Amino acid sequence: KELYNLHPSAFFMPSFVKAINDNTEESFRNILSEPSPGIYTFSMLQPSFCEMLLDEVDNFEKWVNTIKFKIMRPNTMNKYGAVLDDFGLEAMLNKLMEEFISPMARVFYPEVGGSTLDSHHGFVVEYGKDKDVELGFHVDDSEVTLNVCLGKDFSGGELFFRGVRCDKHVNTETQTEEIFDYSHVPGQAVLHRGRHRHGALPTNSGHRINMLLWCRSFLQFCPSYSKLKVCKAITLYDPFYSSVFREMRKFQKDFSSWCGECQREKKERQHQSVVAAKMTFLKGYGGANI
Ligand SMILES: O=C(O)CCC(=O)C(=O)O
Ligand SMILES: [Fe+2]
Repeated sequence: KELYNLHPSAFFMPSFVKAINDNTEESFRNILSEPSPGIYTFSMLQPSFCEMLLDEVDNFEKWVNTIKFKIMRPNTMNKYGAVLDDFGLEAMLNKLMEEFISPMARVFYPEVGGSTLDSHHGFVVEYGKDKDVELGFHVDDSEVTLNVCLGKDFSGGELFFRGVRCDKHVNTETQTEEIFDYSHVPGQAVLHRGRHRHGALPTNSGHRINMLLWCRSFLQFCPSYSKLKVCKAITLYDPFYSSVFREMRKFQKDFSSWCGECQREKKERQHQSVVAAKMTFLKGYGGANI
């Protein structure tokens, strides 16, 4: 039962709790590494919390198997794992998002809705010989994703990142500087934009379980609505996959503040206009080599 109420000192590493309490960009940067732009890693969970959550997932799966209950799998790509919100952890995970992830998302991802996270999808994914082995290349149904390894012993299973993309550019090629592979370590968290393209390489041996919190922004651009009204409106037209934030994004054309390909196209346009200006200038001098 200790899992169902958030106890920061029992769940988290003291360094993480302190950074969040101090609540400054500097305090976050003190505990984070940014091994590739927009990907942050930090030591987050106490080993005893990881064990407790793994035990509870085990209990849940045994119970589901005993009563032959059909459960929703975490997403369209994972066949194994469970939705934590569905077995009573929704309130705890909401607090985790609001009090611990939002402060960082506000600082690091304001341009993708990081300052207005208001809902989540929390789940565990499981990999191993008799489970899912790998996870294909994808973007998440989230604005910001927290991915924490809970254990156990495993080899392989690296998380591979290949650049951030908007809807229009999601299938464009990867630039060399966007390639980054991360090896999971139990207790260690990875924070990234939902639009950061990624996947998981095969877990070669052992058993790997990760906890994921897809943090979403449903309400941005609708400050005059009450939360309840907007939630109802969203529920009526699409219960799971739509957000006001993402609907509004459809009317925008340039995402160069975060999409790698929009950035590349913008640079190319700027380069072309400099070249054109040079040509006009040179023509003025009759083509002289100046
Ligand atoms: O296995 C992992 O660490 C990645 C999981 C993931 O990207 C997801 O479930 O969206
Ligand atoms: Fe993912």
